[in-house]
Amino acid sequence: MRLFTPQAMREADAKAVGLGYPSLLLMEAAGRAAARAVLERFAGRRVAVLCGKGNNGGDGLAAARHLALAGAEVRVFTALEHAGDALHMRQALRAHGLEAEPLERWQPRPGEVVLDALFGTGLSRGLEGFWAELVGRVNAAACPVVAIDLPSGLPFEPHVRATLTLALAGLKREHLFHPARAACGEVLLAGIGMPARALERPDLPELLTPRAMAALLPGRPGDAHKGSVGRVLVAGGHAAYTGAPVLAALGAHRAGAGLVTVAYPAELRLNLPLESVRHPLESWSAGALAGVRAEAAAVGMGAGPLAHAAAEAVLALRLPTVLDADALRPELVQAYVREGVPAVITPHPGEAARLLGGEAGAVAAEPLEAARALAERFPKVVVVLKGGPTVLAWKAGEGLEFAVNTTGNPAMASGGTGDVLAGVVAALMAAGLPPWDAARLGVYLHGLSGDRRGRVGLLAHELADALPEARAALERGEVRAFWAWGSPPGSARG
Ligand SMILES: NC(=O)C1=CN([C@@H]2O[C@H](COP(=O)(O)OP(=O)(O)OC[C@H]3O[C@@H](n4cnc5c(N)ncnc54)[C@H](OP(=O)(O)O)[C@@H]3O)[C@@H](O)[C@H]2O)[C@@H](O)CC1
Ligand SMILES: Nc1ncnc2c1ncn2[C@@H]1O[C@H](COP(=O)(O)OP(=O)(O)O)[C@@H](O)[C@H]1O
Ligand SMILES: [K+]
Repeated sequence: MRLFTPQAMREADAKAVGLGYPSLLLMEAAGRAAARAVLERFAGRRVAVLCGKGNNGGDGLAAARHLALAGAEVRVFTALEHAGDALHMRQALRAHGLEAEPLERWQPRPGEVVLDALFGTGLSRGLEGFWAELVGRVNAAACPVVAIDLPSGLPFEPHVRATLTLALAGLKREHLFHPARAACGEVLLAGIGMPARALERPDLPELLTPRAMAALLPGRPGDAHKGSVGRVLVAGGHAAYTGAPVLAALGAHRAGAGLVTVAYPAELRLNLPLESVRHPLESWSAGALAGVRAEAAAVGMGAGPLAHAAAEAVLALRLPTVLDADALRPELVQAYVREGVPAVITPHPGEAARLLGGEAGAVAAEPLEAARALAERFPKVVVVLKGGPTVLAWKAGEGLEFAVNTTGNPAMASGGTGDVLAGVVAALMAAGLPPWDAARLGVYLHGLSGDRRGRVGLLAHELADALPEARAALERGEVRAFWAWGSPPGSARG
């Protein structure tokens, strides 16, 4: 499943028509789905449908007919200059005896639900004049708003602030990335019967779905032993940050590592899990890690000024490695590129800005672009740009792989959750997953744990402790994507 832009969705629409699929069928399905969403969520409420002049308005006109057929009390307000499919929908509405009023006449009524069908993916510029004023009135009305496809006005200001947005045919960037995401409210996806071929776009970012991620889970054979399911080396810690390597170790244990060895400066007192193997060392000199048995490593957590030496000592082991926190320095990542040792980097926007030589705010505003820039700067290194949502990128050869995570929530914005992630990804690499798979699955599981425990006040170690249950739920096919609607868990949509 891919993450679309409005432009890419318009192309898919055109491709479906090119394949001979009648566009009127798509609009009819969109209208029916919107009516169903309103009826399910706001049963018994009166509805005002606000229809614009393009196809989004046509969806609204179709929805109004289905709402009326289902017995809802509907008022329809519409722009007048329809053509093509939208005009057919207006005629169909009239054939059922429903007359639309001009948009200018709409006044909110208490308790009424507003169905926003003003603008969708066709917006070429920000709304002004009458349209901007109308959006302002929608937002000021004390009514729940269901937006068809996109809250009208996005991605520009002003825009409708919706209670629920019904994404048509596929999710678009606005449905996931802030600040637009906040205007969408709850997001549900309606399939609308678009031919799968029309949606094939390997150039667009992959959306991490429960089904695709469950397929990556490493198996645990009956004859597994602690040396066969992945051993992890965690390397980090210095005086001020004794918790970070502990949380990474916990993440690795909870993600299924058979053994976790933690290497740290000997003068530190680490409150490690009883199950971790301690490897205190006098210095991060060459050879300090000799004898450590591991299939993957995570380095940098809490390492402070010692990160350089720690990362170089780990690099000498030539293990697939997660570089996190203080190890996220351009020269260290370059050393992995130069040596051809598989690496995953897990920067938050501040660390990404340090790697790119830019500003954290600019990274956070354009995470897809920032992840792309990092992947191009560090070829073959898997980039995990953390945030809400986390973006992954990887330049394997000529092409660029891109993925966007769909789990996680703001409760995870608390110290130490990133350290847990580093341990999780390392454990999955130690279990044999290639770095790109380990990073995608690790990020997904980490966010899923956060969603299952996701209350403000969540502590990083609690997030780690929730990992086994999250994993088991994913394995049992019980996890639904946030946009899944009326489909059983594990079905194609979820
Ligand atoms: N995905 C799919 O496959 C399917 C998509 N479908 C639906 O189609 C929707 C896209 O429809 P769409 O292309 O007709 O665009 P839409 O958003 O209705 O607006 C276009 C109108 O707005 C106008 N306009 C633009 N900017 C403006 C501004 N600033 N201020 C004022 N006006 C402005 C523009 O006029 P123009 O710029 O040309 O002057 C034009 O008249 C999509 O979101 C989904 O709901 C389904 O029906 C079926 C399958
Ligand atoms: N608003 C949010 N939505 C989803 N995930 C979030 C959000 N804020 C933070 N996270 C997740 O929490 C983790 C925070 O990591 P990081 O910033 O490195 O914290 P720390 O350095 O304290 O461990 C990342 O995995 C990030 O994706
Ligand atoms: K809309």
